[in-house]
Amino acid sequence: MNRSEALSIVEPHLTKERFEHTVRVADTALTLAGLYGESQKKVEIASIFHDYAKYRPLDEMERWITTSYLPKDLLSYHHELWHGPVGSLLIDQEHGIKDEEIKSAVYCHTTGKANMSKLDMIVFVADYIEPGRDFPGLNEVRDMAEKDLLKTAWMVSRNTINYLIHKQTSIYPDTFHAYNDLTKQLYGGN
Ligand SMILES: Nc1ncnc2c1ncn2[C@@H]1O[C@H](COP(=O)(O)OP(=O)(O)O)[C@@H](O)[C@H]1O
Repeated sequence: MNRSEALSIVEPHLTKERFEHTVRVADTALTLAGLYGESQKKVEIASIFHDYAKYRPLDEMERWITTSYLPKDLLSYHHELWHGPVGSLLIDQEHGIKDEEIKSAVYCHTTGKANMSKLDMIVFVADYIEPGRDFPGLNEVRDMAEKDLLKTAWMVSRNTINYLIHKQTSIYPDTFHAYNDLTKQLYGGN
């Protein structure tokens, strides 16, 4: 599947704004792939499909979570978190994308997780820093993305946790797992 085939598959599933976001995430992710030596092909497909399930009806996503191998604890957290895991399942079922590395990057693009691969981190970071985003502290993250991918993924997980604490919302544990794992890799300790 090439870039234009992938884009034409996802476009009908997204709003115009979300499709434009997807194209920017793909371009950002490809730049990171060049900087950090990751497969352009995998990065392209994972980033183009990252929001594939974003607009599925909630009852359909709930059904997929209930009836598949996906973790049931997702249902106890905000439904905004469901589209990554459900998307990783649907790109396989509906488009035969079986590459586990690509499915993993789609799965964890919102929350991160422990032991993220380079591909996981690239999509996780690209979704956060793409040029359409604008929030406090973003320039610091964008600067770091040119220097150190691990440190950038750490900043994204740290900022997300801080933001959610500030909003007084519950936090799906995968983001803590990402933060803890990246902290140990960067700074050592237990
Ligand atoms: N671990 C988490 N627990 C709860 N909410 C989270 C977690 N990680 C991210 N979020 C929130 O989920 C929402 C959806 O994130 P995302 O998929 O990046 O959507 P968008 O691309 O629309 O910003 C954001 O508001 C984000 O802050």
